[in-house]
Order: sequence, then C-alpha cells, then structure tokens
Amino acid sequence: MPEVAEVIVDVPTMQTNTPYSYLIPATLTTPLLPGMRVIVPFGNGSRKVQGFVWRVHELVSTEHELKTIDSVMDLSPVLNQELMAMAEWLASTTYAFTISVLLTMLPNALKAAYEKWATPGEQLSTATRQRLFGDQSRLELTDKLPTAQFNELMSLYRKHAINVTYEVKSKGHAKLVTMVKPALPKADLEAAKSKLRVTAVKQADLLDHLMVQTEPVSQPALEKQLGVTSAVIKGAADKGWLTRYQTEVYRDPLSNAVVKTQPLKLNDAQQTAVAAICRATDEQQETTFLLEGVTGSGKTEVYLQAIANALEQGKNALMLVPEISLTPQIVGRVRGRFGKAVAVLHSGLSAGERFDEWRRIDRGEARVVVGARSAVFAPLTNIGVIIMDEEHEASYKQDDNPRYHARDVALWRSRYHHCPVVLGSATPSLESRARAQKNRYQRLLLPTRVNEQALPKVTIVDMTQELQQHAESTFSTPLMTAINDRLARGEQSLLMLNRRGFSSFVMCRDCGFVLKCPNCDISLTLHMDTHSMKCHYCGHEEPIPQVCPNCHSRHIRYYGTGTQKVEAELKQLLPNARILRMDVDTTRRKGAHERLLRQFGNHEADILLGTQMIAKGLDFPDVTLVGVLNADTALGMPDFRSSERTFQLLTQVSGRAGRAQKPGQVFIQTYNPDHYAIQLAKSQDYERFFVTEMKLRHQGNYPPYYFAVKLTASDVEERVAATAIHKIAAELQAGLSQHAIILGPTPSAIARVNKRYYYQLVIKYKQEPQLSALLFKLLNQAQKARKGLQIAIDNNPMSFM
Ligand SMILES: Nc1ncnc2c1ncn2[C@@H]1O[C@H](COP(=O)(O)OP(=O)(O)OP(=O)(O)O)[C@@H](O)[C@H]1O
Ligand SMILES: [Zn+2]
Ligand SMILES: [Zn+2]
Repeated sequence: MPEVAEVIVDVPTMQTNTPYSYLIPATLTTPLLPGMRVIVPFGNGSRKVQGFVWRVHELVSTEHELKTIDSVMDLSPVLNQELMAMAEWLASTTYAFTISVLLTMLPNALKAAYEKWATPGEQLSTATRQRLFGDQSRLELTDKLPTAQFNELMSLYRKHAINVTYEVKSKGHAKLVTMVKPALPKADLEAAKSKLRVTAVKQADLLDHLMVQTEPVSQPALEKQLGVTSAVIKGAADKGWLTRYQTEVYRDPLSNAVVKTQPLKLNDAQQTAVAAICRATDEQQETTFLLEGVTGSGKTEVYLQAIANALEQGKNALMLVPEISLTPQIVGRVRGRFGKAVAVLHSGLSAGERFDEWRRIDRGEARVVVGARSAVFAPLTNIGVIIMDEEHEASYKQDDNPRYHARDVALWRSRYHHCPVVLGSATPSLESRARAQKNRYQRLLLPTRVNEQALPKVTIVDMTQELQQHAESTFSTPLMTAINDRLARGEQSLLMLNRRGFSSFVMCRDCGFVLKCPNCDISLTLHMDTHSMKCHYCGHEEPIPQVCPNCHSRHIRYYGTGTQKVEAELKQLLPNARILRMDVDTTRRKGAHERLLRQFGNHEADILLGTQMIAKGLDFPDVTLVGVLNADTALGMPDFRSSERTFQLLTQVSGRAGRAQKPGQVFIQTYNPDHYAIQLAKSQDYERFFVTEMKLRHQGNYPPYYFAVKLTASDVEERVAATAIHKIAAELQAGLSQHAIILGPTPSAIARVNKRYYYQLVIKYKQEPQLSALLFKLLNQAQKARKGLQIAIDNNPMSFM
C-alpha cells in the first residue's frame, strides 16, 4: 500500500499551518518518520523546498495526483517525539506558524539554505547566452553578481528566456580529522627502517614512533609531535607503513581548562531547598519551585547539587541562564562540577560549535545542558530537573516569531518528563511570585547571604541637588569620594550606566535638528569607535555630520551619555585609575566578554564601567563598591513594568558589592529619589516591593491580575496598517465579552521601523474562551487581504509599548 507523508513546508512568503501531502517514493527503503527533513517540489515549476514530516498515513482513494517527495535529508528524525508534540502546542499558544516553531527548535546548521540557479532557456539567443553564461551551463543567482547582470537575468526570467531552479543546501557538516595508526607489525616496521638511507632521518623517526604507537592519533598532532610534514606521512601511507582514515570530531567551545570543584557544605536554608528539589526528582513530581534567595545567598550551589542528584538517578538536567555568553562565570562553575558531561548552547558560539554541542546532546553524550533562551529546546531526553536562573529576566521572552517565553516551555517539558522546575531569582517576576502566593508554585527561601554577610549599604544620591553644584558632571561628590577610597585601598568598583532607550545623538544648537534614520522613526546613535552614526533598529550607517543638514550651521553638538563619553570623563577625573569598559561595542568580538571579566577578576583594573551587562551574575570578592550613574531611564518608560524593571535592576546590581569578607557599599544616582521602586531597592526589600506593586497592578487592571495580548499591524503604507488595526479592533469588540478591555489602537512607540509603519492595540482580559480562535481567524484574514501586511500577535507581552 503506498504511503503519504504530511509535510510542513518551509515557504516564508506563504505562511500556513496546514501540512501538504506527498507520496513517499516506493524506492525508499528506510521508514520515513515524523521529525525528519525532506525536500519536496512546491508550486508550479521546478522549485524545491525543505519540509518536515509531520505525520505519515496510508494513501486514501481521495488523494490523487499527489507529488512525490524528492529526497530525504535525514536517516533519523532531527526533532524527536517530544519536540514534535511541543511544536503543536507552542504554535497554538504563540499564534505562530508551525514552520517557524520547528525552525526555532533546530540549530542554525540544520536549517536549509536555498541556492538559486539560472539555466539558459530555449528562447535565449546564442549571443545573449554567450555573453551572460560564457562556457558555463548555469549561473548561481546571488547578490554577488553585478547588479546589471542580475537585473538582466531577472527580466529574461520574466520573459521565460531562462529557467530558475532552487536547490536546498544543508549547512550542517561535521568536522573531520585524519587519524593515523600503524599498518604493520613491529618487526616489519623494524625491517623497513633498516632499509632506509641514512639521510632519511624523518622517516626513521616516524617508523620509531609507529613501532611504539598503540592508539590511533590525529595526523596534525603527529606532525607536530615529530616535526614532520604531511608529505612524510603521505609517503609512509603510500609505502604501506601506516593507515589513515577520517573520523568526526567535535568543535569544543570551551577548550579552556576549568578548575574541578567539589560540592560545598550547605547551610540550613540551602539544605532545605536542595532536599525539596531532590525529593521531587526522585518521586517524579512536576513541582514548580520558586527559589527566592537574596543576592549572594548561594542559589548556584543549590542548582548544582540538585543537578548532581538528578545525574545520580541516571537522569539528565537542563539549566537555563540569561544570555549565557554574558556570564562565563556560571558556565565555569557548572563545568567545574560536571566536566565533560556539560554541553553549552548560546548565541556566542559559531554555527559549527553549536551544531556539535547539539549533536552531543542528541546522542546522549552530554547529560547537563547549560544555555540561554533557545537551549530550552535542547534535545535532551529523560530530564530529572530543569533550572531557570534569574527567572525574571526579559531576555527569556523572544521578541520575534514565535514569541515564546522559555519559562512556559520549561513548564511544558516538566509535565512531559514528570520532573521539577526550579525558578530562581533574588527579584522574582511579579507573575511567578503571585503564583507562589496562590500555592501554584512552591516557595523556597534563602533569606540571608552565605556566611551571614550583610547586604550592602545603599545610599541614594539626589541628582537634582548635585546638578546645582556642578552642572556638567556625571559623577556626584559622594560617589567620587567612594571611588577614591576604593582606589586608595586597592579594592574594586563597578559602575553601571543604564542605557536602555538612552544613547548619544547629534543635535544642532541653532535649529534643534536631530539626525534621524531615513528608514525608522528614531534618532541615529553616535559611535566614536567607527566614527559614524548608526541606527540600532535597521543597521543604517552614515558619516558624522560636520554641519547641520537642515540649517547648515556649524554649531552641531553631541548629546547624551554613552559609555564612551563617561569613560573619557572618568579618565580625566581619575588619571591613575585603571578602567575597563564593557558595552555592546567592546564585547562584539567573540570571547571579548570573557576576556574583560577575566582581566577584572585578575585585578588588572580598578573599575569596571558597563551597561546592564554587568548587573547580574558576577561574583567578584574584591568588589566593595557599586555605583549606578543613572537609575531613572527605565522609570521614564510609559510601561506598566517600568517600576518592576527598575527595582530588579537596582537590586541585582547592588548585590554585586561585598559578596565575600569585606562589606559592600552602593550609591544610586537618581532624579526621583522618592520613587517607591528606588526607595525599596535601597532597603533591598523584595517582599515590600511585591506587595506595593501588586496593589498598583490591581488598581490599573494590569498583569498578573489580567492577561494581555498585544497585536501589531505593519505595512509599508501607513494607511494600510492603520486601517487593518482598526478593523481588527472592531472585530474584537464584537467577538469578545464586555469584560475585555482594549487599549488603542495607537501608532506603536516607534511608529516606523525599516520603512514599515506599525500600529498596535492591547487586549486585557480575565477569561475569554473565544479569544484564541478569534485571533487565529483575524490572523488568517489579514494575511489573505493584502500581501506584505503583517499581523504580529504577542501573547503575554513583556511590555505594552
Ligand atoms: N554553602 C556554602 N558555603 C560556602 N560558600 C558558599 C556556599 N554556597 C555558596 N557559596 C559561595 O557564595 C558565593 C555566592 O553564591 P552564588 O553566586 O551562588 O549566589 P547567588 O544566590 O547566585 O547570587 P546572585 O543572585 O547575586 O547571583 C559564591 O562565591 C559561592 O561559591
Ligand atoms: Zn533605521
Ligand atoms: Zn541646524
């Protein structure tokens, strides 16, 4: 009986959740399973696309004239049963298309790259053919072709004078290394050596080595060890002395040696927490724990011992941390405890490294996975515990399709594997803390720092008063005094510049003109390192203007407080201090982040000046001072979460001070000294903040009291986007209950990005059983209504902006 595969195809311009059916070729000998990648013909003509087998069924009589699968890319599924089941759930809860969910789960190396090839058609004249193709039978259509040639080929294509074919290329490839082993017994090698000319020293060395070599070694290692060239090895292979073969090796992203560590003796609170988590692992309970521990309370040690227990039970463990490349310290700690059993997944790896780590997990060779957001899709089986460090971090939510939150995926996997999840933080998200209040999550507390060290003393500096004394300075007198004290004592300081929504720009003093991006409604940012103006949204770049483009005045000035500018000011104030700067510019190169932290850890600098990057996870014993240069930037955002963000950030960064023997001190510079988020960050009183903020959320009908969905319509024509969002608003009004609240429609906070206009609305609701179906209906309608109009749905958005 012929079989049919239902395939989710990868056609970006034609989004659909419906699988397409294809005949499975009778010649295929291995079974075709869900989760395997295939190449299938699509549409008219010879276009080929990649797809994922979704289901397989027997051919039924109603299915005729099905196309046949072209080829199968995998011998076994690249997405296992768990991930395929999850994809269906994730697509429906994030309002994403199944294909984008499937692709998100895979490492980049397994995503298809498409190549376009042009071949001459029948109607093409010989002269044109000769001019365009020369002696070649086909040409690859890439943007590397000269524009004129590319355009000519395209117009010929429209006239059917040439054909265009698509080919699917898989980028994933294993790294191979040549191995060498002796091919003859010792006596024969001995005999070969005796026949050598006396001048053949290298060959003699090689034979000596082969006589004692017991294990295969890699050819490059052997060449290096004996100081011979590859020609010598090849010659030896030709003579039959040795055998060479290729074997697969993994690219190791963490070649640096790590120090092996032993479990620490836990304090009572840690002990209670570890015991509760271990019991849930052992009894296969899907408990969600909220591990609420002040900064420096030893949460990491709790994670490590919970993981150790899972491994002892023969199970595996998943540990999520925010933006892992930013916290090499944490990776070091996990590796130090579990060594080679650890795989690391994060965006700082090369595609090849990531692919190799992924395969080590897939093959069961790595038993502990540490990674950032997308590591939540690691193909780990038999999970015994899932850990999510700094669970309140916004980076766990993906702000692109599919707009998933890693916490939701972690909870789904815990139900699938019947294992506990540990959500850890010094400042839990309001949502999680509220669930603990209702006993949906089990709360575990680490109320004090290890060794009973006190939390650092926090001083609030009122910048409105400071400003009256010395107008131009970023640094207040008390903070400057404290920094000088640290320099005198040989202790270290962290200085944080809060850069969210805040950067250097150029303004004309005569007419007030601000240089803006031609594609987006946002001012361009000044970058001194590249001497250019850049758009942070679309990447547009242009030279720094010398005269005002508007009034031609020469009085054009730099504004704002970029980290570079603050660094320059600091150097002037403290010429003898050694300063390291950490921001997007100084950490762009691979490994730069790690290097900066290592230098700081080795006391090669007195001051680490950085953006939010330095706020979390760092554990340096000699840091006794933390300075926050501008606490207010997040507070100024018109968003319901701005107080929560501010409180979290200030508490986290304060927690970097005084973590070992020496007590810590913190200075927070602010223009809103009386704001409750700043006052409560001063006392580092999370529980009071929780109660205060919950009251306000209750009054304003905000999450976690209400659920929220944000809808955005965008188009290259403003009118189209605006009409679409108003139409959607009307349908929602009609389809939802009276209790649902719709905010908007309004233009989005940044109304134009990359030449597209954005309009949005937010739905707040408590219970709307119809909502999900209605949203899917609206999504499909809009997609059909006009090509290019895009509707994005963000379920539980991180912000309403
Ligand atoms: N039981 C223990 N005995 C001795 N030292 C410990 C113990 N537990 C943890 N520590 C040490 O205390 C320090 C702080 O611990 P850790 O970094 O895990 O805190 P944390 O709770 O994750 O803090 P943060 O939220 O600020 O990142 C670390 O240097 C760690 O090695
Ligand atoms: Zn732009
Ligand atoms: Zn001007």
